[in-house]
Amino acid sequence: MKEETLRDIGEFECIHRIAHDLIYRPELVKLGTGDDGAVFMTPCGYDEVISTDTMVEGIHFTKRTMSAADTGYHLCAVNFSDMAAMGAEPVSFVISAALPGDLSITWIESCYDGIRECCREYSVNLLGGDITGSKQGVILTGTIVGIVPENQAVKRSGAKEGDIVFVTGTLGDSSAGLSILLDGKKEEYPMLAIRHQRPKPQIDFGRILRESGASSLNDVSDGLSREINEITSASRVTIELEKERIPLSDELCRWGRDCGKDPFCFAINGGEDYELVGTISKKNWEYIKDIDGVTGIGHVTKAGKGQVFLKDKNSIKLLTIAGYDHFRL
Ligand SMILES: Nc1ncnc2c1ncn2[C@@H]1O[C@H](COP(=O)(O)OP(=O)(O)O)[C@@H](O)[C@H]1O
Ligand SMILES: Cc1ncc(C[n+]2csc(CCOP(=O)(O)OP(=O)(O)O)c2C)c(N)n1
Ligand SMILES: [Mg+2]
Repeated sequence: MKEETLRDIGEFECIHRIAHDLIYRPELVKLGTGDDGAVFMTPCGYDEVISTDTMVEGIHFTKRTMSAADTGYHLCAVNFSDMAAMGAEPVSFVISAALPGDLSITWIESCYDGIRECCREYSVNLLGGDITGSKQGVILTGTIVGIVPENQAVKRSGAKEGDIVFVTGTLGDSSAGLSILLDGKKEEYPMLAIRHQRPKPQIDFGRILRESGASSLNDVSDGLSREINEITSASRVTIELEKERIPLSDELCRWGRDCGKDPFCFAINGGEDYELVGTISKKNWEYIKDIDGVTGIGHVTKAGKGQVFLKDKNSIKLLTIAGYDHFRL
């Protein structure tokens, strides 16, 4: 039997099918979906942080690399990750969806199940959105509002000479996961595939790092080389990284051996890990250096024009930006 599509049920029935069970932090909502706008509150003593990220079919995902539920979960995770990178907590979310008329109802319902799963996990309210048709596949845009104690958002521009450079988690897993999904080898490397499909926004680390006095933070969406260069340019400093200290997972090293590629290439230039990279003074480093999942990978050598150097055994080279660029593929 032919699968039911959005064209069969129309725009308003589609909204009805997806817009339910959206509130996971009721104390901050005065009015949810259903009106021209939603009304929400910000607790006293907090600043609001806002950010937006889009997922485009064929660019960020395909039906081969992600299920519908993965796509929905991923949209939330990448948006919430920007809040983590500001040391903020995500609170209110809206989604604009451009959808082809021949999309199956099951796909969009499962996508919203993934969205609900992530919103529930991070206690984020989905306060509304917009739906339009698309002639170019699925396009989903999320806009997230977060909260952070007044004047404490962690910027990219605060790195200082002498600071330690750190990352959370392991790097390179997501881009390796993408190549595994495209190669059809998901069963042999399940962790890498999941790291690509369902990245975890590092909200708890964002808060801990802010409370511990991190001087700069960024999330790794476009690859370490690009993100670290964003910190050095914004802070006008020079950073030296030690290649061997960049944390790699065992599964990534195994994939590197199997496919004959240096696993550090995935870690340095692959994107979409959604881990945090940042800097912290030597004194404050003492508070975080023993936390599981935090690794020192280098230091800020001096004030400068924004260069990054990569030290590998006895050689030291300028690290050029080779991460993801939407217009230079
Ligand atoms: N279309 C746009 N209009 C205005 N500002 C934009 C636009 N696209 C990106 N920016 C701004 O440029 C900066 C870098 O964007 P981006 O690389 O997408 O950040 P991130 O990696 O955190 O998602 C952000 O501060 C963002 O708000
Ligand atoms: C099918 C497919 N091909 C390629 C990629 C790789 N890819 C697409 S976008 C991207 C970078 C991250 O997305 P972006 O929109 O730049 O995130 P932002 O920096 O705005 O958070 C990468 C590595 C992918 N995820 N899926
Ligand atoms: Mg972006």
